[in-house]
Amino acid sequence: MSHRIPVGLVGVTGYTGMELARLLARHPGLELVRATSRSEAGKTLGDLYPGLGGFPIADCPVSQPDVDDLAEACALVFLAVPHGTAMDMAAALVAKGVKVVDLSADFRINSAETYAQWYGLEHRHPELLPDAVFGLPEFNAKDIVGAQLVANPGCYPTSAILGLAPALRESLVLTQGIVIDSKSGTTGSGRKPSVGALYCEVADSFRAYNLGRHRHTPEIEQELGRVAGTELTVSFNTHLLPINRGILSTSYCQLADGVGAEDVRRAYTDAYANCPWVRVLPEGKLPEVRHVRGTMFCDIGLVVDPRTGRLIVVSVIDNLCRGASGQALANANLMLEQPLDAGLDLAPLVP
Ligand SMILES: NC(=O)C1=CN([C@@H]2O[C@H](COP(=O)(O)OP(=O)(O)OC[C@H]3O[C@@H](n4cnc5c(N)ncnc54)[C@H](OP(=O)(O)O)[C@@H]3O)[C@@H](O)[C@H]2O)C=CC1
Ligand SMILES: CC(=O)N[C@@H](CCC(=O)OP(=O)(O)O)C(=O)O
Repeated sequence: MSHRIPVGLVGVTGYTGMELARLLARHPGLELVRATSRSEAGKTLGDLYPGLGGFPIADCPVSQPDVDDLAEACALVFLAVPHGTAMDMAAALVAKGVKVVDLSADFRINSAETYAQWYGLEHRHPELLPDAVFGLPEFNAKDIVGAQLVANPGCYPTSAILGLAPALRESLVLTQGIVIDSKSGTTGSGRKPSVGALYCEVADSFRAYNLGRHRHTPEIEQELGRVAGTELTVSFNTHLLPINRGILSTSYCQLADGVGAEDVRRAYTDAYANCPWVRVLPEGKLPEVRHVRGTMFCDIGLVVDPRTGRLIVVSVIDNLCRGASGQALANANLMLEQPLDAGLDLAPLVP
């Protein structure tokens, strides 16, 4: 009998599900005992992912999603399914006493009205929203430890919040006029087929999308507003990169009177002094997505532009690892009293 804690994963055929299977394959304290897919049930993980051949996880059967079965077998379940789908499963699992890390957006927004406005969906379990914890370990670790339901942050919000929080917390920048200009690799749009994600639509090109109306906007405003201690609005704009993984966000904000480059650098190095996954780069260095690929790192470059009085922050993450599955695993580690970095001590794959 295994001494490891049994966990389940709903949505193992999606990109974030695949990434979680990769990370769980090497986890010393958690064992994947249920992996679900409606389309591939009856196979094993080894059938789906030949790259897992030889790892014990390859023998894990793929089953139909069944909340009763998951609750009986698992101490914690990861929901790697589309928003709107996760909320009912999360509610049923929570009611049965199971811990849940939801990778979708269903429990990230505190207000059911705001969720309905941006997602075009009525929230069917608003009663769970007050107790759902926003799962950004650098800021919320204490609450995550005791949570039964963690809302895993969005990929773009992870890069934007880590990139801007120290400046806003110390009031080094104004809360008006913030612009967050983000670019994501194509795995960010998920594995379900769509014309816009076809190779010939993405390769050798670069395009903007959802300008001024991206659904991650309220999540970023909520969390940055909490840090700043006041409501704020941001211009959050997104672009699709012809790469598999990675997000690079360039954020622009107006410096408060009298704030200089040394103040900014000190705020960032102090804020992340005990956060080994956030690397504030030395002056003059700017981050690249390939330096964080397949890892939990968020690399941050800082530029103070005296001519315009702006702070420019460049933050990069891997959308699938830090922006989704790796962060979900970090949250599960906290909820299940595992070392925070268990299964996540990863170095990037370069080139
Ligand atoms: N891709 C990314 O970079 C990020 C994604 N996320 C979020 O994580 C979640 C998963 O994303 P991603 O992996 O990209 O999505 P995919 O579209 O790649 O995969 C979705 C998965 O969910 C399963 N699924 C779909 N509908 C249902 C349903 N009704 N009941 C049970 N299972 C279902 C699918 O399997 P099957 O159809 O076989 O059941 C599939 O395994 C989403 O909420 C997404 O927004 C968050 C951060 C980053
Ligand atoms: C490139 C791309 O299409 N990215 C997705 C965001 C990634 C995602 O899955 O969103 P959540 O983190 O909210 O789940 C988008 O823009 O909608």
